Amino acid sequence: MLVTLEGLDGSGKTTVWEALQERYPDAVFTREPTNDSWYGEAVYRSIEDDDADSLAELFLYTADHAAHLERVIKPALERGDLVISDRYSDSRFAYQGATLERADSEYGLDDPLQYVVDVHEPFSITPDLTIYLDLEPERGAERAGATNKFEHADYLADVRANYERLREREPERFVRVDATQESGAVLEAVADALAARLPE
Ligand SMILES: Nc1ncnc2c1ncn2[C@@H]1O[C@H](COP(=O)(O)OP(=O)(O)OP(=O)(O)O)[C@@H](O)[C@H]1O
Ligand SMILES: Cc1cn([C@H]2C[C@H](O)[C@@H](COP(=O)(O)O)O2)c(=O)[nH]c1=O
Repeated sequence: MLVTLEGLDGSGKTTVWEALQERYPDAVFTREPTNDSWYGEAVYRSIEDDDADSLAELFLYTADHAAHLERVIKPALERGDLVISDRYSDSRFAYQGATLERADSEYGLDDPLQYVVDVHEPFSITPDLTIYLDLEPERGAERAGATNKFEHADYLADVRANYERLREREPERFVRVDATQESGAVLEAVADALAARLPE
């Protein structure tokens, strides 16, 4: 079973992901961007580049995802393991959808979010459950510390609107958790959502 944690920068995904490791010691815990491959290193270089080309950046993230699928996700799912990923393809749909929307006149894409979804369609694996930690862009940017080009409230507002679109499209897959609660309450809400979907 593939479970993903999604949400804006600063929504508390990594805090939850770390706490879940104690509760599910046999699960495979992984993340995107990866932090143990040269593909992930390339992504982090792009994150640091304020002038990175938006389309090139999409494909760097997507290359990292493709390698992550082959190296980590598929083998774990084939073994029957529970996989819990801190960010996954919905981050691309929401973030690069928003970045490309802003650069739209350069590329002439009718619907940038749909374009990013379509790029993934032939090879990616859809999560069984996506837990979406929701909070306002201002609070996300503040918690994250605005350390990179994505961590700004106006951009995160566009990203949040894209996450809303994704949730509306697949209400069964997404479970929304109020990320403004204190961290213990967020963790319990996530653990409940996970327990409700795990096979007996
Ligand atoms: N429920 C919460 N209430 C208040 N602060 C929180 C909560 N959860 C996490 N934080 C704090 O917010 C900051 C960001 O948390 P965290 O790194 O878990 O978020 P994230 O969603 O993984 O962010 P990013 O996507 O930017 O890596 C940390 O300082 C963390 O301690
Ligand atoms: C997977 C993924 C991530 N991003 C953005 C979101 C963050 O600002 C950075 C780094 O992620 P982290 O969880 O804070 O380490 O990258 C993105 O734009 N698109 C993606 O697919």
